[in-house]
Parts: sequence; structure tokens; C-alpha cells
Amino acid sequence: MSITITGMTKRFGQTEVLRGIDLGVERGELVALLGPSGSGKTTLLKIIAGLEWPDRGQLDVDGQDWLQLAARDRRIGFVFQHYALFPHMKVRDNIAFGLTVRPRAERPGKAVIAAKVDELMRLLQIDQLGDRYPAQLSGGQRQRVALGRALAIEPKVLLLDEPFGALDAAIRRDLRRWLREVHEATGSTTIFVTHDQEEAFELADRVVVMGAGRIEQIGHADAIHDHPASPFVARFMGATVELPVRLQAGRAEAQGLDLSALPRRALADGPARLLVRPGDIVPLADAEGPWHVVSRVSTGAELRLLCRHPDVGEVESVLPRRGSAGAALVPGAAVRLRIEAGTLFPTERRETDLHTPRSEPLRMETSR
Ligand SMILES: Nc1ncnc2c1ncn2[C@@H]1O[C@H](COP(=O)(O)OP(=O)(O)OP(=O)(O)O)[C@@H](O)[C@H]1O
Repeated sequence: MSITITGMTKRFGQTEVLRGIDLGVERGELVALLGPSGSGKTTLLKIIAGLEWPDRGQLDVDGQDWLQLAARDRRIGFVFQHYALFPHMKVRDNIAFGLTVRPRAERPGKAVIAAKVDELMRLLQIDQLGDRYPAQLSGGQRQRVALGRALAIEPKVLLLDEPFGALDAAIRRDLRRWLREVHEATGSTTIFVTHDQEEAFELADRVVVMGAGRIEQIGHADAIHDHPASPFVARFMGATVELPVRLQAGRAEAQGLDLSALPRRALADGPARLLVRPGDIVPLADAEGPWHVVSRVSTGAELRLLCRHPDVGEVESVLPRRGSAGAALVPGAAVRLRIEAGTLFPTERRETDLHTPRSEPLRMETSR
């Protein structure tokens, strides 16, 4: 099914949770909603599922107005992070549940249901576990059963809210790969919510980056990584260092910064800000400075150098420890900074910048 969301807004009391969402999802597409906590991802998913109602906007699925349709008539498979299986039912009965509770006229026969459950358990690689109870399963196995239960009804749309959130990193990686395979095998249109960039980029055909109730950018991993559409996205992608620069004919300049690797930008001459990832900052020994190394920490694989500028403040640079020219970069050394990649933005701040929560993953504070 293709999903088209237009002009969707939602408030909870004074909080504007969705501020005009426009989004199209193609039939059979796997789309990730990525964003920090509180950006409205779950609310959008619940509106699609019919568990929440928007204040304004449209939700069309294959041309049909889904806002007119009750949740139970939408044929949606929904899996939450803390998905409760029925503890008193065996795995196979949990998976069969959505089929067995259908009205008699629509309910498949017992043998058909059993065959469907067997097929799903094979697909989910839990075919040995059919007679176990949920308490006898690992977290990852339970998530698979939850997905099996969502898939059993042959959903037109599969909605997953942080489906692997509670699991450890190795199992998450396995389940991701496996979910991609299941998605390809079933061909359902799938939307999943995550605040984990790696998960979003590895799994999804397209990633929708949300911040403070708005869509900040939609695209593939490389485009979002290399060309963040807003300072918010740049920071969310780990560009935690902000440097003041001046633009002159599309080129950025600043004392003590080597910016020759940056492409020209079609921005007006004048002050601008450059957002950079710590891994794209290379300090180079230079007696003229005006930066100098303040501290140096090795994590084994990486060298983390804090550099200070008398006017700009401190910025962190992260270099691979081996092979880097880090040996000379001891505290007190005068350096200039070579910027390998970064994104330029005009100096004025947008509303969502001000709403950026302070506690995002990968965020490191730097003084400006
Ligand atoms: N039923 C509700 N009543 C009042 N406020 C709500 C309700 N549901 C969500 N909110 C608020 O709406 C905002 C967005 O919540 P939502 O769960 O959609 O965000 P999210 O991006 O999914 O966050 P997370 O990653 O933490 O799940 C939050 O500020 C939340 O507190």
C-alpha cells in the first residue's frame, strides 16, 4: 500500500507534537523515522495505526481516506518496543492470535491457520520454539514472535516502534539483517521508528529525519550524512563542532582554519557557521597557531585532542591513533586545523535549532 500524509498537525495540550507533516511512502518501501526523543515519531506512527487522532491533515492509503477508518479495519501489523505477548499462550498460539479472533465468516480454517503459523515460524527462524511459553524465550526470540504475530494477519502496512530497542547490540544487528529479509519476502509497506542512526541507515530504503514535530530531511544515508539540510540534522549526524567563518564568493575563510577541502556554497557573503564532525578536524603543527592543543587522550583506537582558540573556544578532534601525525600534538603545541568535510549554514538560527534537545546520542558540547 502507498501512504500519503499531508499537512498533519497534532497538539497535546500546549505541546505541538506534529507541526505540518508531509510524507509519501511507496508501496513495499521500508522507511525509518529517525529523530531524538520527543520529536513526534511515535505519535505519527500511532496516527497511521489509528491509535491517535490528528488535529489537522490527511492520511490516504492507496487513495482511501484512512482517518475515516477504525483502527481494526486498517489491517495494520504493529510492534512496540515492549511488546507484551500473551504469557499463558504458547508461541504458536500467540502468532495465530490475530487470525483466531477474526469473525467466524472471515476466519480461516484451523489447518490453514496452523500452516500459516508454521510458515511464519520458519521465516522467523523460531520453528523449534512453537510449544514454548513467552517466559521460556530470550528477548530476541520474543521480538521475533511479536513480529510473527503482527505478520500473521498479512498486514497491508507494518508499523514498528523501536522494535529492537530493549535488546543488546549484537542481537539488534542480527535482527536488523533478518528484518530486512522478512520485509523483502513479505513485500509489506513498512515504517519503523528508531533513534539509532546506524539502525535507520542500515535497514531503511529511505530515512525521514524528524526534529521537534517537523520533517527536517528525507533521503538515503549518504545524502543525509554528506549534505545535512539543516544545522539540526548536521548535529544529529554527529557534527557537534560549530566554527564561525566568513564567506567570500562561496568560499569559507577563518584565521587558523584550512578550509580548502570544502566545496563552494551558494550563500551570501558575510558571516556563516560551519558544522563539522570531530573526525573531520585534523590539527596540524603550526608555530603561528592560533589554536593550541589543550588535552590529548588516547582510547587505544583513537586519539582525542581538545584544541583551544582564544576567541572561538575549544573544539574536539578525533584522529585514528595509528598512522596519525599525532605524536607531535602534545598539550601546549600550536596548531592550525584542517577541516576535511563540513556543512556551511547562514548564521541566523531556525526555530528547530532552539528546540534541539540537549541529550542526543553522539552529541558533545563544544564552547563557541
Ligand atoms: N498521550 C499524550 N499526552 C500528552 N503528551 C504526549 C502524549 N503522547 C506523547 N506526548 C508528548 O508528545 C511529544 C512527542 O512524543 P512521541 O512519543 O511522539 O515522540 P518520539 O519521537 O516517539 O519520542 P521517543 O523516541 O522518546 O519515543 C513528547 O513531548 C511527549 O511527551
